[in-house]
Amino acid sequence: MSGPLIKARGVALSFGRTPALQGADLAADAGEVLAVMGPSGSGKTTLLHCLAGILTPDSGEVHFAGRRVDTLGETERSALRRDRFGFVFQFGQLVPELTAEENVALPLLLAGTRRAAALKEAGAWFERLGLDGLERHRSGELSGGQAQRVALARGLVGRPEVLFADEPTGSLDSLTGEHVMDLLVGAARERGTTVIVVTHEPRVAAYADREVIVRDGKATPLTARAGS
Ligand SMILES: Nc1ncnc2c1ncn2[C@@H]1O[C@H](COP(=O)(O)OP(=O)(O)OP(=O)(O)O)[C@@H](O)[C@H]1O
Repeated sequence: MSGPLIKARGVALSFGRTPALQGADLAADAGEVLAVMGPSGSGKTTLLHCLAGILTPDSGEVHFAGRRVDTLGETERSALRRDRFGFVFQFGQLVPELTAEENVALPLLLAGTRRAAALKEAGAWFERLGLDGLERHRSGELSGGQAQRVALARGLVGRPEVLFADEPTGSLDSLTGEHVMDLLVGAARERGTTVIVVTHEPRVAAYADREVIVRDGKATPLTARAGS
């Protein structure tokens, strides 16, 4: 496929009288790691949600893999999110009643994978993310950094084409945050996963190939990093 894997064109969305996005453009190629930065309230999360088919813009277009996303119905958008996208949020948002392993397996179970196979696949992530021995722990028994690594495994276990990460290190101290970013970007690059990461932190953005700044509901691309 030529052209970007995912893009927003002139996307606008208001919450009541609050304009969150006012004609935002953004595009990411397959395998690209993109950091979305900008002041608080500028529209970063809203833009991420429009790209991921969580929110439908009032106007403008969202395309993924050559297909319009914003005109799809809720059933098709939810299938797209389940089958092709992965998500990591600021506060892991693990299901507290489930074990860490079951949390990671969740996207596979929702997609119809049998329980034993889903748990096996999930289990493989524990060693690679330094979570060995924590498989049966519940989220209340994990540190912030551990919970965020479990959330990262859950975001990647379904082999998504795009991983959306909203402040994935926002609840972590800077060293733990860098470790999580290392793992996130390393795993994504290995698989050619596109990553769109919303962050306030320049140290997190430094892992990206490119940065986009959102201001007043509009996105401005910065030039590619030297050497990328
Ligand atoms: N569900 C909502 N209902 C009403 N207003 C909202 C809602 N979500 C966002 N907004 C408003 O839309 C604007 C953009 O919010 P958004 O969360 O996208 O910004 P952000 O750049 O991600 O902010 P932050 O960095 O603080 O997370 C803000 O003015 C916010 O108050």
